[in-house]
Amino acid sequence: MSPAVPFGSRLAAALRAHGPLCVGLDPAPGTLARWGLADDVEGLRRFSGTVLEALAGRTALLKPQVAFYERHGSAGLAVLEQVLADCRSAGQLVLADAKRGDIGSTATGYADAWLDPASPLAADAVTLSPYLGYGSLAPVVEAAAAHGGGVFVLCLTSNPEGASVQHARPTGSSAPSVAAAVAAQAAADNARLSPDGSPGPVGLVVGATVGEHLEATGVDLAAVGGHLLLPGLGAQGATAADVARHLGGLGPLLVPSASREVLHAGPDPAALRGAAGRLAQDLAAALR
Ligand SMILES: O=C(O)c1cc(=O)[nH]c(=O)n1[C@@H]1O[C@H](COP(=O)(O)O)[C@@H](O)[C@H]1O
Repeated sequence: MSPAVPFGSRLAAALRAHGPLCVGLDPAPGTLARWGLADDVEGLRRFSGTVLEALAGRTALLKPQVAFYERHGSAGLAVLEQVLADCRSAGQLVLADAKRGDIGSTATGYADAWLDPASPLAADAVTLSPYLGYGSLAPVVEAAAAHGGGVFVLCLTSNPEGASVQHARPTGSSAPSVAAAVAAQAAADNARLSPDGSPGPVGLVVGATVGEHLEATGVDLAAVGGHLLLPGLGAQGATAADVARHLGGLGPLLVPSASREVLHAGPDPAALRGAAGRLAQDLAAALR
């Protein structure tokens, strides 16, 4: 599909075609060791090639974790550039999990790096942290909209430490939680950038693990008007049933995400493909 088609529509089509699953490429030292690979650039290259052989063109979204490429320096980032280019050639949507965020002028640099189609690191979408203020992300949001790309902004993360910031209510108990304020600003951007009501370029990250805490934060996920990336399946304890129980009403906008849960089936490409396919089917059945 042409990149002129907005990211939200491209992701919606990919979710319909392949099922509701994002698979993370997380070449952590432990996963490389399980696959019998060295924790070096050649290990990184073989890991990435195997995951793409198994899943590219068959998965709604792939999400390389930038940290595990960056830790190998410029040679690791060169492998990431190849992953992103291979995804583009395979027509595979790819989300760079870089969790960027900085003052506006620097945010423009991140927008150029991750979302300008001319960049060697161009991806379809990038993860962002809003904790310098949601408004500081504006250059990246605008670049996403201009290039037919997307962003996923951290809202309620899957790690237990996240609650101390994200659940906080800045000026007394009647003020919205920090996470609710982030979600409301994302909703306003999507309403502006996607006035026809199709999923906008601003998605949110909501841990599949948040469960019953969601209600207490006052986050209105139904109003966001963009996709919701739900990491935390499998290794962090969340199940397809948890996603259905707490978030099921948001059906087509949900993008549950797993890394180790799928990767630990490797390195055989057929086994990886089987694990991802079963998880996508379980999620589709739970969300039906
Ligand atoms: O943005 C993310 O993807 C993310 C947000 C979050 O709240 N929690 C979270 O685990 N992640 C990422 O999702 C992946 C989770 O990996 P697994 O626990 O192996 O599925 C890692 O790359 C995390 O950085």
